[in-house]
Amino acid sequence: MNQVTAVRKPVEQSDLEKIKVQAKSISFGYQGVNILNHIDIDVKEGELLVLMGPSGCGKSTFLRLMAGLEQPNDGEILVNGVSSADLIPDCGVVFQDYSLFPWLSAEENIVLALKQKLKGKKTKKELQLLAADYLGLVQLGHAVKKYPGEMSGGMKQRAAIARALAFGSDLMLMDEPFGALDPLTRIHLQDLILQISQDQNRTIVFVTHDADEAIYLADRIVMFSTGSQGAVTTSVDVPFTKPRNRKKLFSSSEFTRFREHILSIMNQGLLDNLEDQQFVGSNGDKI
Ligand SMILES: Nc1ncnc2c1ncn2[C@@H]1O[C@H](COP(=O)(O)OP(=O)(O)OP(=O)(O)O)[C@@H](O)[C@H]1O
Repeated sequence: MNQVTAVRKPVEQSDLEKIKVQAKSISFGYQGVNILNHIDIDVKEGELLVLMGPSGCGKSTFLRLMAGLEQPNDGEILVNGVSSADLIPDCGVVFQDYSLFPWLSAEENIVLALKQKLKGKKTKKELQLLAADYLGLVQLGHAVKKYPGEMSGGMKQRAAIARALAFGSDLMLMDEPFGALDPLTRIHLQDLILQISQDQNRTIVFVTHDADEAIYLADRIVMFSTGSQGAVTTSVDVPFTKPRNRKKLFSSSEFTRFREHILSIMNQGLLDNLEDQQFVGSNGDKI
């Protein structure tokens, strides 16, 4: 067992009952325009929660609020029972565009994150060993000295995941992390996320537009839809036990039915929204 897996305990059933993040009646808007309207979402410890919804409905905004980068206009977000207004939550973040420092090697990118987190408690050599350990965990042990410009999209995203693992405590926020990757790389990285979620006590909130990806990864899916006063949400438990076998799952009739169920909820939200828009005149008044 390497150092990284050794410091993490496996997810136990009792862990799933603890609440990691509690978003209580969150409302938020930019320049007076409501984006989120009294959103309540709890994320359990060790849960893999997927957020879905049409473009622009506020999924990324919600992640920014969870990360403490924005504060809600109303309501509060508690991470480990502490308000994000009082303490910036300790979390790792992965975006679609990798966001690695291009002038640093994979190892140096991770060392930088570890330095910020451990604040001088380790020597340079110890940090490098730990960084190599995290890179090994995402199957990048052979590429520790490579710079982002020398890596494929999939490799860069693996390095970004390693950095989030190194930097965050046990909460990972992932905003469409595989959106720019080819289908095969995407499949490998989905399996990596499931492995990380299963082997370590990480709570993951993952945004995607892809229903198959959502169902394959999630314990629960929260769908955002745009209402007249801002986004509202619907939460659906994914009824398939883990670990999941991709081939068996995707070829089962239960999967097809569940996928249709998810898409019908999404489409209903879109139709409701279109209907609302039909009754708004060109001057913005309801007609
Ligand atoms: N910094 C900002 N200033 C003003 N408006 C913003 C800002 N960031 C986002 N918005 C607006 O807030 C709304 C929600 O954006 P957000 O990025 O959260 O949506 P999303 O659901 O994540 O979309 P996508 O799926 O396309 O990433 C959009 O209308 C967007 O234009």
